[in-house]
Amino acid sequence: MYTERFDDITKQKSVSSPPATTPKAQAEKEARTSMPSERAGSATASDAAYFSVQDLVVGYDDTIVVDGLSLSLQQGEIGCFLGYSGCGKTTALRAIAGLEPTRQGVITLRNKCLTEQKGKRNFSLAPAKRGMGMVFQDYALFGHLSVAKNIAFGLGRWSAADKKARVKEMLELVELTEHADKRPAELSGGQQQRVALARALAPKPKLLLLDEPFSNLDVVLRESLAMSVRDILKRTETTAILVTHDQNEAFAIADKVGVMHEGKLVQWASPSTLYHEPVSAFVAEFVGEGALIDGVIHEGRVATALGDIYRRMEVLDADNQPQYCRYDYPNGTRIKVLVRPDDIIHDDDSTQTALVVGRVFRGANYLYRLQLDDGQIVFALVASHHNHPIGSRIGIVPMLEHVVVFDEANINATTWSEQDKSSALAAQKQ
Ligand SMILES: Nc1ncnc2c1ncn2[C@@H]1O[C@H](COP(=O)(O)OP(=O)(O)OP(=O)(O)O)[C@@H](O)[C@H]1O
Repeated sequence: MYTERFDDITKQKSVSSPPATTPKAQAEKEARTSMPSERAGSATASDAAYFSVQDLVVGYDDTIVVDGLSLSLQQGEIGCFLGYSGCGKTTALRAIAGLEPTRQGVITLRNKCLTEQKGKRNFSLAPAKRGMGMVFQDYALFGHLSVAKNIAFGLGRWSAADKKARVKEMLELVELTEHADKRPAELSGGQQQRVALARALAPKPKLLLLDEPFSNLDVVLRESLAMSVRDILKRTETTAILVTHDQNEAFAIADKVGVMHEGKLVQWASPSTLYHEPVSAFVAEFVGEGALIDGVIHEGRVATALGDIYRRMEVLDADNQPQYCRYDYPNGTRIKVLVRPDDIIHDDDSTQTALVVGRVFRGANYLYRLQLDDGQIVFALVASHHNHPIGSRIGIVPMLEHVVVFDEANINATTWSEQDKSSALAAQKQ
């Protein structure tokens, strides 16, 4: 496992600074220096969380389906469970709602304990008393009721005047005022989804749960609807958890995304942190595009087909230049390096080239599939006015200063981190 040797910092800087690069790549590099704080953003649980789940275990018969799930959300944050089919996302959501019995764990919402199965404590609050709202995959609207009456459904104890005002407010929020008297069947899928959202939000739930709310909609519509749902949740300061297997949807809507794999929450972090600082090779491959290429440790840096990778620290020196330290693995350790498409810059002036073996048109960009001289594949996003056919060679400049490397034996990630920053600052002060 990795441990940093901070006493090496000054010495390392002088012996292992990366070589100079092309002017174009240098400009890219400067533009990227604004990224560190976001990349290193922490997404760990907070003591003062509005909503928290600790060590939740849920199973059916002999099978554990949710295994030790822990997470937290601040008030108004939107969380999301993302993962392949069958990994336990819906079961986790239903357990939070109180619809599935739990075998272990503690769930709290606004400092109130909803579930506690810990030692001899065995307590579970009934679903209806949890103050949660739910939007289901099929919306579960009442077909015989109008849109307005569907929205009013959960407001049983409200006075008639309050109910009327709240329904009006919700109709405006989801932009369906003119459809108030229609039946759900007279609406489009996206409009029905907004009715379901308005109905769930009307009673002002403490936590809103959404189970694959966009799965019945056209793929093209999903991302824009996810953004508009995010906007509605943010305007109403609603804390919410969503389940999806679509990462574009997760990234469009959520503040925190939890990647689930075989019942475990592998990483719970902001979309940006998941993309740039995946904790394992599984998350790296699951989230976003990119390739894991081979590397081997040599004197604290990683030798790869793209060149040597120097471990960059999060602080700049007094001259605003980056500082470097060692990857602290023994010489010869085999490493996997995550190379994202934005880590490879296309530059016709570069002497380093790669063979175009595939490409996908993305409007503003092409995603190029490039073969390196040793046969390994990487990807690059290149502005679409650079039209390089398959079979041609293009100049590339690898910008590998922010990459994550994985120790092949442990498949754990080593990145540049907050720890580097604080220790380097301390070293600077000395
Ligand atoms: N009521 C049940 N009884 C027994 N097993 C169940 C039950 N519900 C779900 N499972 C199993 O639990 C596992 C997790 O199911 P779950 O629905 O939570 O997954 P998911 O990640 O939401 O999948 P999907 O994206 O396909 O909805 C699956 O293997 C599933 O077959």
